[in-house]
Amino acid sequence: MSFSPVNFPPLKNDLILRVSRGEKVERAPIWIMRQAGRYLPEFHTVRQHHSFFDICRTPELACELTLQPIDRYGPLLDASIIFSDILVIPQALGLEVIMEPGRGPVFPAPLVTPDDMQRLVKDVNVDEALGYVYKAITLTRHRLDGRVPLYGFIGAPWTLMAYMIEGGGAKSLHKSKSWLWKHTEASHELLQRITDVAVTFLVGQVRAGAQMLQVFDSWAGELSPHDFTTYSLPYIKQIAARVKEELTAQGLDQVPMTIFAKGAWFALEQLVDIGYEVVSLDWTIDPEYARQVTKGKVVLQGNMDPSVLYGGNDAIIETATRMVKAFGNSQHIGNLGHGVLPTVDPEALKVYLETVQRVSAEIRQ
Ligand SMILES: Cc1c2[nH]c(c1CCC(=O)O)Cc1[nH]c(c(CCC(=O)O)c1C)Cc1[nH]c(c(CCC(=O)O)c1C)Cc1[nH]c(c(C)c1CCC(=O)O)C2
Repeated sequence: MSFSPVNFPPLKNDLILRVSRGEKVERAPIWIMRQAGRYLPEFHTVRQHHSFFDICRTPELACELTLQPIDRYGPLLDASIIFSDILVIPQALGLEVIMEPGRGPVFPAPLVTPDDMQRLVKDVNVDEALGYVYKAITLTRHRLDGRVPLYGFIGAPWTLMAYMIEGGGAKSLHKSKSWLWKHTEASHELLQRITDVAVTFLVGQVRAGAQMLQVFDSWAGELSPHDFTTYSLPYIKQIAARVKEELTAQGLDQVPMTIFAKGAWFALEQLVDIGYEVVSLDWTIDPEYARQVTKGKVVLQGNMDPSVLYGGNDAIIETATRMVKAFGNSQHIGNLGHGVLPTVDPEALKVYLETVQRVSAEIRQ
């Protein structure tokens, strides 16, 4: 069955959109990074029969997995995020990526020297190469039936550059970082090429039905403050500005944009001024400190340590309560400080969701 990105069912829960616009709301909305994934038994049932990237490329399956946590947790989740991966952009740029069980993503032929950039597709037809994500988004908007809004997302240029050079997850990023100093010009060229694809892709996701956007700079904290300011910040700033311009140019409504620069606590003051409505925090940042630094200029998202979900219900309730109180009745979107881990008990996550919703409502009364 194919659907068009028109006549979407009316939204029944717009809490997260209201808080992102800066409105006062009755409680903190909550969603979880990696909420569709390996901690859910229903995910494994589907995954048994299909490779990871086949699922991403099959709108029916991507839609099914996106809906799994929404079906399971019902009103305890206030947003959905399309099932896909940040590494679809390197694939669109012509690099092969495979998902190896137990190892994660692997690039059989990563970029080694700047000469390897000749292997990248020159003028990527983004809408064609990644049209399968758009189809999954459109289908999911219909199947969600307005229960919650749907996020689209990308990986930030620095994080994707690092994956493309390291060839997958790595203990230290010395290969990709060495480019920054040895091949400075080529690094900027690569970051710009990723940025150009990212802008078109995000706008396409909105055209297809995405109602919010998140940029994952998962490896931001691997850079020194100086290098983050030089090699990440200008590009994530450019993405926010150009997406907004392009949405207007195409007659599309603006959508709230979130930046998650994991580990970049040192850049918090800069992150509030680069065009994102929401700044997502990892657990190493104290919410009260974040409120002081960001001065109410953005909505804050996060940020419990995902490992607390292994600590038993008492620890989850206590930690989540402390966190919600520390964010106060300011603009807050509940989430974890990073993705939910693959071996977490889905019931433990439920306790977290319940606690954030309950306590955030109590402190707003
Ligand atoms: C760095 C990163 C990746 N992918 C992503 C990031 C940014 C967030 C972060 O920092 O964690 C983003 C991502 N990956 C996935 C989603 C789907 C939507 C959601 O959040 O539920 C999202 C938003 C599914 C996935 N992406 C992946 C899986 C597991 C794949 C499998 O079944 O083998 C899922 C459900 C695989 C993946 N993809 C990636 C890694 C490192 C891995 C393997 C290790 C891991 O899972 O933590 C790259």
